[in-house]
Amino acid sequence: MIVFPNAKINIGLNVVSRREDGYHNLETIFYPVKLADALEIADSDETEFSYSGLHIDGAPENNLVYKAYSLLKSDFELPGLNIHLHKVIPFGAGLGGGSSDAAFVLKLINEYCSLGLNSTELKQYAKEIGADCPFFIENKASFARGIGDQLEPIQIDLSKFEIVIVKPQISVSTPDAYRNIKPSQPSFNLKELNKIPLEEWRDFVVNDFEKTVFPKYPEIQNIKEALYKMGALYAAMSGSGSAVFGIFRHLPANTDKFLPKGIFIYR
Ligand SMILES: C[C@](O)(CO)[C@H](O)COP(=O)(O)OP(=O)(O)OC[C@H]1O[C@@H](n2ccc(N)nc2=O)[C@H](O)[C@@H]1O
Ligand SMILES: Nc1ncnc2c1ncn2[C@@H]1O[C@H](COP(=O)(O)OP(=O)(O)OP(=O)(O)O)[C@@H](O)[C@H]1O
Repeated sequence: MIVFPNAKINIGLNVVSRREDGYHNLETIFYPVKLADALEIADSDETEFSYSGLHIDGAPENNLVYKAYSLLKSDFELPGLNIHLHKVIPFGAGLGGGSSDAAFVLKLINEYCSLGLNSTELKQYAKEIGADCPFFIENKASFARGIGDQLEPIQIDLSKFEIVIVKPQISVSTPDAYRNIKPSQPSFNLKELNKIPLEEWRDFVVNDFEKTVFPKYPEIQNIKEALYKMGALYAAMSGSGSAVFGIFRHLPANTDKFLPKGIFIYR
């Protein structure tokens, strides 16, 4: 059985307050995008994990795929499984790739091994893995608050537009990005996002991380500006960066003219 854990973008991100546990309350819109890894599960005498594609830093036992498996293993009798991850989504990017892999492992094992967990129960497991993880259980456009785990579906459909993701070589550490932020109340309520036309989002919607990440890495800001020059209706950094996305009605053919050489563009 094979599934394709997709990335997310954050359309707007307000860091609202710092919590006692060191985490931050935020408000954001999570939107699922096409860019995806591949995850395959098969029967095996012994449980085995294998990886291909982009090399993920850190020990295999720290891979979120393994963490998700271990969480279920501690509560259920699982048969031997062969789990393979092919990594495509860049990490340190604010695209939630690791969280998506973990959420898809939970869903995949639930189905493959008929564990009978419902979506609320799967989200509880997901929350133990990471703040971004619960979103990928239902994986549909959502307004999120809390640490990103309190989710409400929102009617936003960008299927008629082209979403382009640009990932510079820089990786931004999520804990560092949060450490540098001064939380504040948002001036625009993202829950109202679907009430304003896409062309006007740039006047209302902000990602608070841009304020601290752009001065440190001007290259990321340059990419956002390049996307607007290319005709994006809306462009912003996703999550804590370093990926930047642009939403286009029509993407120009000559994208190389606008962006630095050798940079990765995902469509
Ligand atoms: C930046 C975002 O991608 C926006 O969607 C997320 O808030 C990050 O979510 P994530 O990568 O799943 O985060 P986790 O793996 O749970 O946490 C990594 C670190 O980020 C910080 N963190 C994360 C989420 C949050 N709401 N407040 C935080 O302060 C904490 O220092 C935490 O130790
Ligand atoms: N399956 C995995 N895919 C990617 N990274 C993983 C995975 N498992 C563990 N990691 C670790 O998590 C770190 C960040 O991964 P992830 O892709 O979730 O972060 P990100 O791109 O910054 O997204 P976000 O901040 O939005 O969650 C990596 O540096 C890596 O060490």
